[in-house]
Amino acid sequence: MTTKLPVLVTGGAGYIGSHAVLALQDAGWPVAVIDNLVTGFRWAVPEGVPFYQGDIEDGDLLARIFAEQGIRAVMHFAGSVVVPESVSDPLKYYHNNTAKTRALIAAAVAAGVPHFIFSSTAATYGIPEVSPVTEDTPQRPINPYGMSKLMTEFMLRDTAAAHPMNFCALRYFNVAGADPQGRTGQSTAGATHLIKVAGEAALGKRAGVEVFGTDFDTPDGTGVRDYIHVSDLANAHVLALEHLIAHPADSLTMNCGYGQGYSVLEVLDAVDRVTNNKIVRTLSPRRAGDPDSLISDNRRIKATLPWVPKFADLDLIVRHALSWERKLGEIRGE
Ligand SMILES: NC(=O)c1ccc[n+]([C@@H]2O[C@H](COP(=O)([O-])OP(=O)(O)OC[C@H]3O[C@@H](n4cnc5c(N)ncnc54)[C@H](O)[C@@H]3O)[C@@H](O)[C@H]2O)c1
Ligand SMILES: O=c1ccn([C@@H]2O[C@H](COP(=O)(O)OP(=O)(O)O[C@H]3O[C@H](CO)[C@@H](O)[C@H](O)[C@H]3O)[C@@H](O)[C@H]2O)c(=O)[nH]1
Repeated sequence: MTTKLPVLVTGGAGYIGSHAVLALQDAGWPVAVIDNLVTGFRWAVPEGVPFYQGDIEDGDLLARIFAEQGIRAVMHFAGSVVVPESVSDPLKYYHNNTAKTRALIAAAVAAGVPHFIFSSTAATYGIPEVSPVTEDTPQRPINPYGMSKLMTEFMLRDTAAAHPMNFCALRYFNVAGADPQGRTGQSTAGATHLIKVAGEAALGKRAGVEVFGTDFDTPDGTGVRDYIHVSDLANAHVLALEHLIAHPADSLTMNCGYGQGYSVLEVLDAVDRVTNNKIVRTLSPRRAGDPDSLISDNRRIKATLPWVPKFADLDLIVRHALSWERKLGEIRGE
């Protein structure tokens, strides 16, 4: 049995971070959160979890949290996540994702924190020439968001080589769904992710869904992605942490996806199936920079961790996303 060490979750009031907090708490790990609430919500952090409202570049605050909570691991979710915004405002991304993460890593090294888990992304691969994508596929990001994350992977690699810290970089594919118990979910207003947008359309919060591109090199011409349930992803973080603790000399970089792709039309069909209704689809031109298909090769994570996904089912992902969307309407009084 792994000794359960206190964990600091950055961005723990956000979508994926709040699921990681629940996964850690459910498994009995002591957990604390730092979040500046730029896109996160205070209510997304469960009662009883120490919450520090602040910025990951604030070294004094981090030193205090590390000492007060006896932190031995960092799970780092805080960051800016909107790809088109990273194209129009690249320096925001190099600041919030890269420079501030450098400050966070420096604070962790100064405090002797031995383990670090990082939210990386399939966006670091850019438009890969192979499918499915292995971790050794060349990383050629096509936008500043992906580059800001790749630079963090490099910082972690070099830091782990020079200091007593090991790390795990998890490259997420398309994260979707919500906590099956309805405790948290994707809550950002104006979100652009397909399943979130389709859920809003299904509940009448939007007029319909635009299908961005019908001439991709895929079976039905629409973009294919590998959708992973956020709770399976959160559990992968807990297992990765156990691995880092058990193997202090090892660092890891792993894709997080199911290795199964669905087209935009297949996703919309799933939403229609689950709601027994039809959302309005508008066929639109491609969005700039969208690859045809992005599917993970997940053999490494499956070989390294005892990770057995519980929610690898598109209809279930959609069902959980819709349940949360309804609850969010109640929370916001919509
Ligand atoms: N959602 C996806 O499909 C996806 C895919 C790949 C990778 N990721 C990565 O996962 C992580 C979490 O993404 P998310 O979808 O939960 O986004 P999110 O916006 O819901 O969560 C980010 C959280 O970080 C906080 N934050 C941002 N900058 C901060 C700072 N400087 N200091 C303190 N807190 C700060 C925000 O308030 C928010 O609560 C991000 O690093 C993102 O790049 C997400
Ligand atoms: O209203 C919409 C939204 C999306 N799409 C399409 O749906 C697919 C998925 O798009 P989206 O949900 O926006 O995700 P991605 O653009 O694939 O990017 C996500 O997944 C990446 C990893 O695969 C992460 O790096 C990014 O942060 C995350 O936004 C793509 O083919 C889009 O063109 C539509 O057709 N209509």
